Amino acid sequence: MRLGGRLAAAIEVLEDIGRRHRPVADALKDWGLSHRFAGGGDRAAIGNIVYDALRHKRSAGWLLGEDTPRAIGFGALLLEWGQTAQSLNDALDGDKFAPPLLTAAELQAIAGRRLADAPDAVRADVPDWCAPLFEQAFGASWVDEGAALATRPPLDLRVNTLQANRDKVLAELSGTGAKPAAIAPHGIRIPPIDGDGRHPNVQAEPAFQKGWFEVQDEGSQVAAALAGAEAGMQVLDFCAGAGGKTLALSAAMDNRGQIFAHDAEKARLAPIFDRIRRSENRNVQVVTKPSELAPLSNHMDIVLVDAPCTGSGTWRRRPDAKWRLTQRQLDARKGEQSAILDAAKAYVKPGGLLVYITCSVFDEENGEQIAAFRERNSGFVPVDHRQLWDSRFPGHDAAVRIGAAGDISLSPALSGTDGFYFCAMRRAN
Ligand SMILES: C[S@@+](CC[C@H](N)C(=O)[O-])C[C@H]1O[C@@H](n2cnc3c(N)ncnc32)[C@H](O)[C@@H]1O
Repeated sequence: MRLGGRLAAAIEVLEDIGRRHRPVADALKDWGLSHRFAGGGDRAAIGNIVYDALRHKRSAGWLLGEDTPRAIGFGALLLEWGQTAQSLNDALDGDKFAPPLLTAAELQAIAGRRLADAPDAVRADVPDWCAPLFEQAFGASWVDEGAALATRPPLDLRVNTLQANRDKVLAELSGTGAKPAAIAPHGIRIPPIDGDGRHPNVQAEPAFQKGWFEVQDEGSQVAAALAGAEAGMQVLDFCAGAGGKTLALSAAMDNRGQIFAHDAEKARLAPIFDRIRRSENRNVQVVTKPSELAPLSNHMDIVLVDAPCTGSGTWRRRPDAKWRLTQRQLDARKGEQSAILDAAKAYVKPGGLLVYITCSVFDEENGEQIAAFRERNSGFVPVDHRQLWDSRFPGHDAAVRIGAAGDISLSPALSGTDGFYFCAMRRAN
């Protein structure tokens, strides 16, 4: 397929997503099933246009003066693919599978608009109702942070130190563009792809099958490392999900001590069993029944709450979620977060740590949530996060925001990671 056919297909998928409110991955998969002639390269390129259009929905639409699937499809190619209106029309001209060429009105809109003149929320590529939340979180740099959340993400890996080291994995992945990550000591980064490229399928690598590494955003690796799990500790991962943090904690503990991996949803935990086997984590016990948590009360050195959240810090990877999110959902997540914190605190031993993590950038889910918890629980006091950061990641001050009240935030523009929030509170005796 040439660019025109790929763009037409991407517009079709974007229409499907809009019409049927479908997750982007499902819409792309369906398109692939009903167009079996399309090769892997075509599918990757179509997926890239769709994801770029969703990441840049507002800015791409603004360039063409409307936010139709056609406008954001063309706009994505202008913003992310280095195309100009002229080069696009030249590439599409005479291609019978291409969408109609840019019209005179569209060409005029593109020629007359500069993104720098667009309203702030358009440049930040966020819904209007989220703009105040971004401003609250980032102050003067909120537009830059929003825009950074609209860029293509890198592919980050965490080396499993139980089985390998970074040099060994980098050698296995030579030729993929893999490099040591900037902050996480066991992290590897494959930079964002350009144009119609695609990231290597690292999960097909023998090194992955042997458990030498996991796919994990660098921000998630940093948050897990900040929790400070050490060999011999008793740790409860209260919202373990598929186990991303559990596995990182287990490696940090060198398989010694015990991690209890719990989640309210059994189905979410399901992938953890395979991952534990592959990574040779031997100190993880999966706890599905809440009643099995009772003996852990007051006994845990660390209780990790990787809370359900809006996921606003991960919009680079899940851009459709950005446009689906509602105030009502944000309020629902906030209610869950405070209930989970109140339930999880019971397992922390005196002197132990309650660690709260989200992959959201919204203060309402982060600092405000912790402030409200502390109002209800004066016996939990944030540790010195400046000291914690310096001890774990010396020399990386510029990559983090450390709040006055005691917490740590990572974000794409500042840290080059997904957005993450971290707060560790020590339980008084
Ligand atoms: C951010 S995800 C966890 C991601 C996981 N820790 C990782 O690193 O891959 C949040 C998880 O919280 C779980 N959850 C939601 N409500 C819960 C509750 N009341 N108790 C325990 N887990 C809950 C969800 O099922 C979801 O898997």
